[in-house]
Amino acid sequence: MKSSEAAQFYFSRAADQLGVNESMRRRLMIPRREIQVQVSFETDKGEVATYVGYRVQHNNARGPMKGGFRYHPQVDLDEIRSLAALMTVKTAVVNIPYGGAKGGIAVDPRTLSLTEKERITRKFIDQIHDVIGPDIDIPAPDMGTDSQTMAWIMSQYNKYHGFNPGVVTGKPVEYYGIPGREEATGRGVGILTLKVLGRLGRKPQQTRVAIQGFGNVGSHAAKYLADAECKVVAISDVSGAYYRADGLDVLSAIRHVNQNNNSLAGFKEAEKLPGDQLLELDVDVLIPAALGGVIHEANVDRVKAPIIIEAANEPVRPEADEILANKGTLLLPDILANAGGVTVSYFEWAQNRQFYHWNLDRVRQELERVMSQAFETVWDLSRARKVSLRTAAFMVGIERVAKATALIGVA
Ligand SMILES: NC(=O)C1=CN([C@@H]2O[C@H](COP(=O)(O)OP(=O)(O)OC[C@H]3O[C@@H](n4cnc5c(N)ncnc54)[C@H](OP(=O)(O)O)[C@@H]3O)[C@@H](O)[C@H]2O)C=CC1
Ligand SMILES: O=C(O)CCC(=O)C(=O)O
Repeated sequence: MKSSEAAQFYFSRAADQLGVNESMRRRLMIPRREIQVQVSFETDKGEVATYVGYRVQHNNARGPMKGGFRYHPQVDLDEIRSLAALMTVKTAVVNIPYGGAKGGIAVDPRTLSLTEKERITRKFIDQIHDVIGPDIDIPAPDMGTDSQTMAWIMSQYNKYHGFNPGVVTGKPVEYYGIPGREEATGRGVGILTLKVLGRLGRKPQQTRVAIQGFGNVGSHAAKYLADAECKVVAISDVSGAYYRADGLDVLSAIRHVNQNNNSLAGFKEAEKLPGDQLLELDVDVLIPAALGGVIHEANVDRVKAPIIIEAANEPVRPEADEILANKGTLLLPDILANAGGVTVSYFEWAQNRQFYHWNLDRVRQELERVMSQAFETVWDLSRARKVSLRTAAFMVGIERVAKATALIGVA
């Protein structure tokens, strides 16, 4: 199953439960616009490098389209299409006034110097500035991009359209960003992990957690859960997995990464395991927080964790999702688990447009409120309708988007 077929599969399953008619299904599934552009820039050596950039604008029935930019060599139109559709449902699940979009460039950011990353980003915005905007489509960080990338996007967009901080979120706090956006996705993952543990009557102190990916999302989720006294026993990045049975010192791992070119390589306070083994550890909670599709038909039988929190987008293939459901694994889906990032993006955007300001405590409080409300709604529906949390989350999201779409009509 291709990436976009996976999103369609979950969508159809929820649409069946809701009784959505065929005509509405087509309106909700077919993206409004798909953009593919050539992105050429001058390298530090004075050569011309050329890459492909994408932006898929999936749906705007509930508001401007919203979603991150990903820089990764595996980016392609199919993946971006699927991630854009997920954004439409995600923003509806947490009930913020947005539609969904996603974009990216098929480039390995680790091969770019900082100045090359700036040039490729500005060239990308040159190509798409006329189809994004604070009322149209608002990018944000995703894999391989960060607050610095968002600052370049705002600056480049402003060259064409004048001062407009609301065109992009996830900006540096010193440049129209909001305190708490950087940690928001990982923090939201942490908040909901504790909620799941609470519902299952498990104590954080007796919970062993493994987290794949130690970038923005993985590291902040690890910190939040360690602060809540969970035992984070394994973390990983492309250099491999790092395991310590009695719990890792997460702050020490973060310090190591900060001082070591963003890599866990050489982290000595843990036993090193081959990267893939992390997914198969005998832990209570598994949090994939890196790439999509990492739990699939070939490895799902070896996944032992009874609870999976999808911090990454689409980390579980639909074939594996079915197998996990049959063996009773509790899976909190991406469109709910990692919605903390876009939620705080919404706070940032609203404040950019109205020139007011929340402090970190207020941002955290509002994030917790929005995430908790969405969690309760999805959890209760899942119990009431005897469907998985993924199907329940899709049902909540699709119902809201379908209502808005019906109200708009076809004028
Ligand atoms: N940033 C955000 O706000 C949001 C992100 N997400 C999703 O969360 C996931 C992670 O995003 P984010 O943290 O921003 O990305 P980052 O680029 O900050 O971090 C990605 C992390 O994954 C690691 N990684 C990459 N490939 C592998 C692999 N094969 N095995 C183990 N680790 C690997 C990277 O390692 P290395 O550094 O060594 O390359 C890095 O530690 C993505 O799926 C993204 O779509 C979802 C919602 C919002
Ligand atoms: O913060 C945002 O607007 C988007 C975050 C994102 O791309 C995601 O949730 O997958």
